[in-house]
Amino acid sequence: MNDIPQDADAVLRLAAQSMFDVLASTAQGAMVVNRAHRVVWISEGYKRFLPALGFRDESEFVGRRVEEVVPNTLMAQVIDTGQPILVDLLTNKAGTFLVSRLPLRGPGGEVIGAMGMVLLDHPETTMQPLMNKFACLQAELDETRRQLAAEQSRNRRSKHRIIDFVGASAAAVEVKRQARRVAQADATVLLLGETGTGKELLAHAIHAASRRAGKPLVSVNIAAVPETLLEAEFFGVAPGAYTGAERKGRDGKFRLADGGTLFLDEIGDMPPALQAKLLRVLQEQELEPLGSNEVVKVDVRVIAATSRDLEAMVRRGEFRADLFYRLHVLPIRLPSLRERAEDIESLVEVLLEDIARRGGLAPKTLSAAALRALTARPWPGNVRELRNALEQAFLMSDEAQLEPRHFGLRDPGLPMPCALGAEPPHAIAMPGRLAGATEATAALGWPGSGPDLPVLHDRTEDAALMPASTPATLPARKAELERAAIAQALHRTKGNRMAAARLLAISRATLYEKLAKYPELASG
Ligand SMILES: Nc1ncnc2c1ncn2[C@@H]1O[C@H](COP(=O)(O)OP(=O)(O)OP(=O)(O)O)[C@@H](O)[C@H]1O
Repeated sequence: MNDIPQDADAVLRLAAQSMFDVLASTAQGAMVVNRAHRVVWISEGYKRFLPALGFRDESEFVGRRVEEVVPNTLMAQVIDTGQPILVDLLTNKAGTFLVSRLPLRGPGGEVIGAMGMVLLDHPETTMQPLMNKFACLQAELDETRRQLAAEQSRNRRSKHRIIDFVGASAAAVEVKRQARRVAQADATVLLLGETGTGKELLAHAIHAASRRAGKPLVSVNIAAVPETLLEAEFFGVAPGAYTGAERKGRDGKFRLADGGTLFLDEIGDMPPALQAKLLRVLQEQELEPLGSNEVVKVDVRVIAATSRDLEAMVRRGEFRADLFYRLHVLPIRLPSLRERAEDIESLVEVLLEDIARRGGLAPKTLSAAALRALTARPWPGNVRELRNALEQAFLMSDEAQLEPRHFGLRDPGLPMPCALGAEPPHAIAMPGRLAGATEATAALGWPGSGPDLPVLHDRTEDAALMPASTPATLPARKAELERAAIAQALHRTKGNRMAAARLLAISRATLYEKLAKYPELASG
């Protein structure tokens, strides 16, 4: 009784020493590792685990880095963080063990190494309920991981082949010829073309026709990822670089695409700081995950795409010239739908079939008048806009044949209604169309609304978005029309600017520029 010290610090020290002695003597085995993660000592008891770990004797084991000789150990983590792991289950080729890991500190409190103890070497017999629970959780985790991996590999398969690029016009045939040619090479491909011209479709098709077809195709839409997350998204995060969800680290898209193809959509939206890093990966085929100073080799073919004028961006200093030339090795320009209006008929046929199949609906056809009306449109949103228009018309009509009125259009083969003494074009009943758009676009000889906004059904929504009095001058009218189209796109996408930009067939950067002109919309 008298031997127990009176002051609290001394009591604690005594308790720690006793606990250490008890643990060390009752443990099945113990080891000490220094700050450089090297094993410096093992207890007599520990020696019996050596054969199961693949070592004949102590001399082969002591002196080696602990992570090399004990698979799945967390001793290095304890040394690096200074935090103990009092109780843990360690499973490796030698079996499952109940273990404890404590940091060892020097006189100044600095971590000088760690002690690891095997408390129980057959916990499955002595701690059955806990082990059963652990085994169940482990099995569930393994199954979830398996499902996730299967899902990811399904998603990473190519969705399209070159024959899926519909079109027999000279321009479409040339695109397919170039796609087949670049599929045989391994250099970077740059797909250039307006929004909705099929750049993503073609990227999938090129991958599917290349020698990398059996490997993953991984896509990143640069405009859709917040700038602060892009670097981690591309290059990954090293374990321990962050706390929380990223603690274990994660692979970046380059790593996930290893052996396969990385599709970089909207490359023109790449922030300048990342452009330099991307250039390095393209040149060296190696990268450094965030928070790591190790270089990782990757074998990735890049297909980049943009609807922006990259050359003009280079001239304005917004895009690095060296990266541009690196990407521009095998450029393919995708024609707009205006340049290949003769393909509209075959596109309509394929798209209508696809819409019916996906929706489990009865097939519909297009009347000759509707085809004439669709062919006369400029389609600034290209094939995507055409598909949207067909989908809306499909759902709007009960008839098996789609007519111009289902698209809010008139047959361009007919004389203008005003010539027949009927109402002027802007007053033609076009159910659910944007009133101002109809008027302005009719004035321009284009009987449609804004890109990707072919049919609008909510008249109250439209009315709310249009001004009470229409401005008189053409610039003022154009500005009002633009403002209304943006307001409507934001309304429909519930304020999602990326989606709104797509709907409007403009880049995200252009949408931001325009929002600066209409601050009342930006704050909405
Ligand atoms: N030639 C084509 N044949 C068949 N479908 C096409 C063709 N071109 C585009 N599409 C279809 O049009 C839609 C838009 O195509 P895609 O996403 O490939 O365009 P994009 O050029 O990548 O657009 P964005 O620049 O906006 O990302 C998709 O549904 C795609 O399947």
